[in-house]
Amino acid sequence: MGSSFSCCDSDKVNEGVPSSNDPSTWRIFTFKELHSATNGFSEDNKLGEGGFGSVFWGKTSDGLQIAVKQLKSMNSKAEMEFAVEVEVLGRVRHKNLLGLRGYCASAEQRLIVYDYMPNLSLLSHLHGQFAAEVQLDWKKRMKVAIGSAEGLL
Ligand SMILES: Nc1ncnc2c1ncn2[C@@H]1O[C@H](COP(=O)(O)OP(=O)(O)OP(=O)(O)O)[C@@H](O)[C@H]1O
Repeated sequence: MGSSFSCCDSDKVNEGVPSSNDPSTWRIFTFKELHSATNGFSEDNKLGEGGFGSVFWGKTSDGLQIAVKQLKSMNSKAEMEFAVEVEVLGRVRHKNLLGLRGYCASAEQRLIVYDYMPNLSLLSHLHGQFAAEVQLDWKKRMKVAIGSAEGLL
C-alpha cells in the first residue's frame, strides 16, 4: 500500500518519499488541492456521473492528470462504499485495474482520486458513440475479456 518505490536514479534523490508520478503510491489530498486541480469542480471538467456521484478531470500542481470522484451524499451507505473502495484499491495494484491516487475526507466531502483514463469506458467502445469507428473485432474483444478477468483474480 503506497510502499513500493522504483530504483531509478531520480528516485534515489528523494529516498523514501514517494514521487507523485509513481503509479504504485497514493496519498491524502486536501479539499483545496482537488478544488484547484478540477477548476472548482467545474462542469467543463466533468467526465461523467455514476452511482456514487460525479467524476471530474483534473491536473495536480505537479502536472499529474487525475479523475476525481465526488460522492453525492454523506449517508452511512455512501460512507461504507467510500471506505471499501479506498481500502481495496489502495491495497491492490494490477495493470488492468484503475489505479488509486488517493482520497480526501473532509468534514463535508468524500472524494476519491484515480489515475485519469483518457480512452473512455469500454462500454462506449462496445456500444456507445465510438462503437462504429473503433471496430473491436472478436479477437480484440476476447483479449479485453481475458484482461478484465485477470484484473478480477
Ligand atoms: N479514472 C477515470 N478516468 C476517466 N474517466 C473516468 C474515470 N473514472 C470515471 N470516469 C468517467 O466517469 C463516469 C462515471 O464513473 P463512475 O465510476 O462514477 O461510474 P460507473 O462505473 O459508470 O457506474 P457506477 O458508479 O454505478 O459503478 C464513467 O462512465 C467515465 O466516463
